[in-house]
Amino acid sequence: MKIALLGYGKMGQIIERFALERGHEVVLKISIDNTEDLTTSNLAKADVAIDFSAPDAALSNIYACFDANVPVVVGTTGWYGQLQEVKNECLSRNNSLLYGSNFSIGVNLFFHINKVMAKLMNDYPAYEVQVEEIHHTQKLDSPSGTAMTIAEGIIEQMDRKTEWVNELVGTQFDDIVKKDQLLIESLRIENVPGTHTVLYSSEVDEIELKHTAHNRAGFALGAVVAAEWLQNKQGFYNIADIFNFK
Ligand SMILES: NC(=O)C1=CN([C@@H]2O[C@H](COP(=O)(O)OP(=O)(O)OC[C@H]3O[C@@H](n4cnc5c(N)ncnc54)[C@H](OP(=O)(O)O)[C@@H]3O)[C@@H](O)[C@H]2O)C=CC1
Ligand SMILES: O=C(O)C1=N[C@H](C(=O)O)C[C@H](O)C1
Repeated sequence: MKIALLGYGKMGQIIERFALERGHEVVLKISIDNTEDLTTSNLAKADVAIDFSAPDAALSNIYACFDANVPVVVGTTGWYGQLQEVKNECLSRNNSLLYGSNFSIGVNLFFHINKVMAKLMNDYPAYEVQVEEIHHTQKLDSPSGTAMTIAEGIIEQMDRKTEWVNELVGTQFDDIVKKDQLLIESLRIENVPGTHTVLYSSEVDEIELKHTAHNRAGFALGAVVAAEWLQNKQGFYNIADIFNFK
C-alpha cells in the first residue's frame, strides 16, 4: 500500500516505522515546511493518506484528500466541531474517511468498558462522575479527543448528565459545574503520552477506570491497521467500526 503522511511530527514518524515494518511504502510526507507539496497530483500517487497534523490543518488536509479521491484516516483531534459538515461532504462526494480520537486497542476497549460502567451507574445517583485527562505540554487542543469520546459515552448512558464542560488546569475557570454537567479536567505535564481517568465517587467510596499510554506505539500501529482496513472501502467511518466488542 502506498501511504501519504499528512503531518510528520511525533506521530507521523512512528506511523512511518510501523508502515514500513508492515510492508507499505511512504510516498509523501507533509509537515509545515513543505505544505506546497500537498497537491492533488502528489496525493493521487497514494492509496491512502494518514493525517496526524494539527487541529487547524486537519480540515484542509481532509478536503485535499477528497479532491484527490484518496481515502483518508484522520487521527488529528480538535476539529470535531466540523464533523457533521465533513461527513456530509464525504458522503455526497463518495469519498472515504475514517477518524478516531484514539487508535490504540487499549483505549478502544476502555471506551467500551466506560459505557458499560456508565450504564450500571445510571441507577446509582449517589455517585458523582468526572473525567480527567493528562497530556504533554505541546498538546494544542483541550479537552483531548479521547476525553471527549469518553464523556460522550457517559452522557449517552447516564440520564443525569446532559453535556460536558472542560477545565484546563492552570487557566481561568469561572464556571460552576451544574449537576447535569460532566466535568473534564485537563492537565498538561511534560512528556505524558496520554492518561485518561473516569472517577466515580460517593460519600463512602470511589471507583476509578484508568488508561495510561506508556508511549505512542499503540496509537501509531492502530492508525496503520485502520488505513489497511479503509483502503478499499467507501464511506464515513469511526475507529469503533473496526472493533466489534460485545
Ligand atoms: N487519534 C489518535 O490516536 C492520536 C491523535 N493524536 C493527534 O494527532 C495530532 C498530531 O499529533 P503529534 O504528532 O503528537 O503532533 P506534532 O506536533 O508532533 O506533529 C504535527 C505534525 O503536523 C505538522 N503540521 C502542522 N501544521 C500543519 C499543516 N498546516 N499542514 C501539514 N502539516 C502540518 C507539523 O509540522 P512541523 O513538524 O513542521 O511543525 C508536524 O509535522 C494531534 O491533533 C494529536 O492530538 C495524537 C496521538 C494519537
Ligand atoms: O495529542 C496527543 O498526544 C494525543 N491526542 C489524542 C487525543 O486528543 O485524545 C490521543 C492521545 O491521547 C494522544
